[in-house]
Parts: sequence; C-alpha cells; structure tokens
Amino acid sequence: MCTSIIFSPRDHYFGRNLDLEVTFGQQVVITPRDYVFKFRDMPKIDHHYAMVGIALNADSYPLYFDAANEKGLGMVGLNYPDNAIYYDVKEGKDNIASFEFIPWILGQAATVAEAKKLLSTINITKKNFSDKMQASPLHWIIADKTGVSIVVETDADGMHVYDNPVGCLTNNPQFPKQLFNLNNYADVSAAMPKNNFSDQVKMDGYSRGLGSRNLPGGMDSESRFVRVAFNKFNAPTSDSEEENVDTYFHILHSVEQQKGLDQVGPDAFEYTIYSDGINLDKGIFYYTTYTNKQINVVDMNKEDLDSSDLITYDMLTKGKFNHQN
Ligand SMILES: C[C@H](CCC(=O)NCC(=O)O)[C@H]1CC[C@H]2[C@@H]3[C@H](O)C[C@@H]4C[C@H](O)CC[C@]4(C)[C@H]3CC[C@]12C
Repeated sequence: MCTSIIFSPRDHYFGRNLDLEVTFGQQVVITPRDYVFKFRDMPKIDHHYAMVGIALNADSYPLYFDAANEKGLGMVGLNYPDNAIYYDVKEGKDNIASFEFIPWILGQAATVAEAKKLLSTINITKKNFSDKMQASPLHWIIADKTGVSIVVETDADGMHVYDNPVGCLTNNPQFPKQLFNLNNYADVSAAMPKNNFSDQVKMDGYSRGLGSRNLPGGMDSESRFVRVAFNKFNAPTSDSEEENVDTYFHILHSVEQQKGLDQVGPDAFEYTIYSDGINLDKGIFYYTTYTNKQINVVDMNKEDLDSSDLITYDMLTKGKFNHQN
C-alpha cells in the first residue's frame, strides 16, 4: 500500500510513502531537459521540463514511481489492484503506456490545469515496459504549487479525473468512495470531546487525546486515508522550511508501515521502504528510508538541467546514531 499527500503550510510539499515487501533498486533520478523521451505510440519529445523523483533506471529509461517537474507540478502512482484497467491503442487519442504517463504529463504540463488539458486526449494503454516489467495496476494523484490536486483512475468504465479536496490518496477503493468514507469520521477532533451521549452520565475525560480515539488505526488503505487526511488538516504550519519539512514527514510517518504488521505472504511483510517529498515551489527533493530517518536532500537546481543524460543518486539507507557519551 502507499500513501501520498500534498501539504501546503507556506511552500507546497508533495510526495509519498512507498510501501511494499520488495525493493526494486530505485534511486533518486533527475531527468534533465534534453533527455530524449521515446514513447511507444507517440512521437519522441527531445526537449521538456526537467523532473526529479524516485525511479528505476531501466537501461537509461526512468521508470518513475513519483516525481515533480521544475515548474512545480508533481505526480505519484499508487497501487490500485483489481480496479485499474488499461486500454487497447485507440485511433485519434494520445496513446500513452502506463509507465510513460508520468514523463508525458510532467514533461509538458506546468500546472494541474495544463495536466487536465493533456488528460482530455489521453488513452492509457496496456503496453508493458518489457516482458519482465509488466504494467502494474496504478492510479495517480497530480498536484501543483498552488496546492491544487486531482486523481486519475482508469476503471472498466473509462478514465476518471476527480478534483481532490483533501490532497491525499492511498489505494483501493475508488477515490469517490474514499471521500465518502470520511463522513464516518466527522466527529473526530484534536479537541477533547463534548459529552453528547447523555447528561445523565458523568464523563470526565480520563485521558488527553480522546477526540481522536475513533480514528482508524489499521494498515489498510481506507484507514490510512482517513488518518493521513486528519493528521494533515490538523498539522501546524510555520515560516521555516526545516520545520515545515519536518512536519511533512511527521504526517507521512504517521501512516508508515512498520515491518511485521502487514503480512502479504508466508514470510513476507509489506513495510514503508521510503517516504519522499518535493518542495514544489523550489525544486528541492527530500526523503527518508525505513532504516534512515535522517532527512536527505537532493536539490535539482544544483544540477545541469540543460543536459541530456539521467542524473542518479543512490538512496542513503544507512541511518546514524549520534552517541553522546
Ligand atoms: C507497487 C508500487 C505501489 C506501492 C503500493 O501501493 N504497493 C503495495 C500494494 O498495495 O500491494 C508501484 C508504484 C510505482 C510502480 C512502478 C512504476 O510504475 C514504474 C514501473 C512501471 C512498470 O510498468 C512496472 C514496474 C514499475 C517499476 C512499477 C512497479 C510497481 C510500483 C513500484
């Protein structure tokens, strides 16, 4: 499972937790403006917006899991099993394979409004990257530096583009159902609850935090959706980049999956492999990993963005203990 948020305390921070039981050897990958993007059914694009994110560098092709471009438009793909349907190539459409979707949008659109224009002519095709790398069933959240976001789902009845009023996404079920489910948590609060039960029963609030007692605590995608939305809406904001980035990671880590809690096979447990966030206003990429909670930073502006080869950084997965005596 995975969780994605856009958090807008002052600048706008966008990214995700990647939860899985296996790791692919993904890296921080910057695609500069003159890298040539080839598409299966569309003409190549040899000049585009530069982007940074987490990708698998597959023979110098960036298979992005999530990324943002230099204009402050970001996009995250999350697992959407049993619902995602990709289609056959359609005449008269922009036919884009699911693994080409992030480069196609981020290469050309600067805002969510521009992304929507591209989406109106897109057909997501079922082509695989390779026999070994089959298309995975995803849905996507797209956000920009105004704080606006949308969700794209390709279901059996076609492609849906939803405005996203909560600025987060997890996995199943379909996005409208996730939003509807929030109704069940309308009375969850950071404040101490009022006794609406009965004035004949004395309740003296035996513990702090009782207002959030009914937040769902599970690893499942509905629970994470409710929890991360609540935590984000109640998060403090600051004028300091460091404080805001720190708060951003607190929000994502509040739905992270500890090893051992989410069994997906006889000896396999899904866990939060990495959490990342891009400052969409500044093009600065931050991440933590399961074993390294120190916030690591890659600033895309420090690279030569007018070049043509992928720029990659291995993720720093080794944490440090600060011994004080
Ligand atoms: C499985 C994860 C999503 C995390 C998640 O929700 N997983 C757990 C679950 O719910 O089961 C998705 C997110 C991005 C996906 C990758 C990207 O789309 C890039 C690439 C695309 C290829 O078509 C397939 C491999 C490959 C490399 C994808 C493998 C599956 C990934 C890594």
